[in-house]
Amino acid sequence: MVETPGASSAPTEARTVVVRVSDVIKHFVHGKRQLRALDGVSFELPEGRFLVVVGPSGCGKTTLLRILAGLEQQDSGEVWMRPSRDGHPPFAMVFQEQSVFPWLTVRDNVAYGLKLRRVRGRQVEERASHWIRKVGLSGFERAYPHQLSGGMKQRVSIARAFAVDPDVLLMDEPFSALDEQMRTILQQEVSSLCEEQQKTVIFVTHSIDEALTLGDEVLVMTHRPGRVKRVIPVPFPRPRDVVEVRADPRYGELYEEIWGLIAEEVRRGPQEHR
Ligand SMILES: Nc1ncnc2c1ncn2[C@@H]1O[C@H](COP(=O)(O)OP(=O)(O)OP(=O)(O)O)[C@@H](O)[C@H]1O
Repeated sequence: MVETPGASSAPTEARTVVVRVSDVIKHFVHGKRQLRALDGVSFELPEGRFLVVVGPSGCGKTTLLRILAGLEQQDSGEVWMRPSRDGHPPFAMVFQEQSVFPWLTVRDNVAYGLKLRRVRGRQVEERASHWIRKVGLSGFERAYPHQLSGGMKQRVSIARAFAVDPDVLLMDEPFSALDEQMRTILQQEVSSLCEEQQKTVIFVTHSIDEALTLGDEVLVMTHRPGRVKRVIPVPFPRPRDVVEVRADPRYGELYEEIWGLIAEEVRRGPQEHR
């Protein structure tokens, strides 16, 4: 279970915690005003767990992910991630779109993170080729991003993230720019890869469908300033078929529950002081 003050009371499994977020507060300055974006966000994530974060637009989902990635600094509170064994950052990030380098080929994009981590020549080749194959891009090694479809570009980003073998994957709406067919295909692929590779994932999305399809837990945030409103366990077993789970009667019930929580926040609107 993700441990939060708003979480359900299901028993905690004895798994190693790999991410801990404690009472994180973050403000942004807008002109003369200070806007509180995050207001005391806390949770713990055990190894191998897939957490999906949803909430009203502007509630701080991306800010939370950027703080986890060290791209943004919180004003107070703590973020801890279990250090990796090799001393490199323990996470990799996949963004919404355009996160591949247009001047690099597919192969060089996938190899990029490996080179940053000083992986040696032959191993770079092997690992890049392995992940290019895994995401179905064999034959496109020498193609440039402008020669690829949106779905193929996201496959490159996914391969680049998996290639460095991070313990934690941070994913910020990675499929939101794709059409529904491609989104479903990539959801299935990412779900299977994360199951196979035992990754711990924090995944931000606007889509309740996507949250229920992929997550072990769905963390619903309040409207701004973002707090943890509720954490909802997703009961569907793994390995998971992302189309089959939608036919489960519990799917509709969970959808309604999450939608109700988000709608309540949208109706309430942003609240600076609560
Ligand atoms: N660099 C920044 N400078 C100023 N304000 C910012 C900055 N980044 C985010 N904000 C503000 O912080 C709040 C949270 O933004 P954030 O992008 O994290 O929300 P979000 O939940 O990811 O939104 P969406 O669902 O629309 O993508 C918003 O009100 C936004 O305007």
